[in-house]
Amino acid sequence: ADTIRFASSATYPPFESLDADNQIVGFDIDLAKALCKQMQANCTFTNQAFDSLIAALKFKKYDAVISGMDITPERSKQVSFTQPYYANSAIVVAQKGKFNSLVDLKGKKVGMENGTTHQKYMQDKHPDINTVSYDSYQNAILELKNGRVDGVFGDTAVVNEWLKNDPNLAPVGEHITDAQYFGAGLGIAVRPDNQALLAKLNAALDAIKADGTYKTINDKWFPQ
Ligand SMILES: NC(=[NH2+])NCCC[C@H](N)C(=O)O
Repeated sequence: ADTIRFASSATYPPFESLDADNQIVGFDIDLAKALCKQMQANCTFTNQAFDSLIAALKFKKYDAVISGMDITPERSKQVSFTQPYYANSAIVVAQKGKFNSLVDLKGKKVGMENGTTHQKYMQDKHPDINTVSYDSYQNAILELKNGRVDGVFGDTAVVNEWLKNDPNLAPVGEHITDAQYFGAGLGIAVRPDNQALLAKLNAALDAIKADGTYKTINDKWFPQ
């Protein structure tokens, strides 16, 4: 059987994180495993910093990236994405009661992981907010708790996880779905010259959506 080497930045529960035994777990990982089963392929998973995932893919260190990655026009110049496997949106989180909307964050510091659509969106659309980039979302959240940044900007499903774990945090303003940055959904990235793998992944996604496997995985990680 083929071996497909997946890379992921395991800093982003419920999409991917390291468990107590240092194993990569999460929605993306269960999804990739189901796709591999469907394709009758062996899969490996490696944890790597988010901002170097695309470069490592291009360098052929891995065959595919699954990492809560938004399908964007800019990234699509470098990689080929599968059909979307999750509909995404983004939101800012801050200490409860401090800010009502993004307007209130003018001149304040908002943290995020380097290389993300959140970083790009803030810099492009809200240049009056100071973006502070971290090597991981875990560190961004720590700095919010320490009071060294005023907010953190991330994907809604991940922000919901932080909110669950810390009653002192609250969302700021509306969900952001700007298609240029977040609205196209999450995709699995492969090298553009690997159309064979892309076709297999898309067919496997169709199959696991049709047979209920996708729903089972979705309900496990995103309980209603
Ligand atoms: N595994 C991670 N740390 N993922 C961060 C993803 C953030 C955002 N959805 C993006 O595509 O840029």
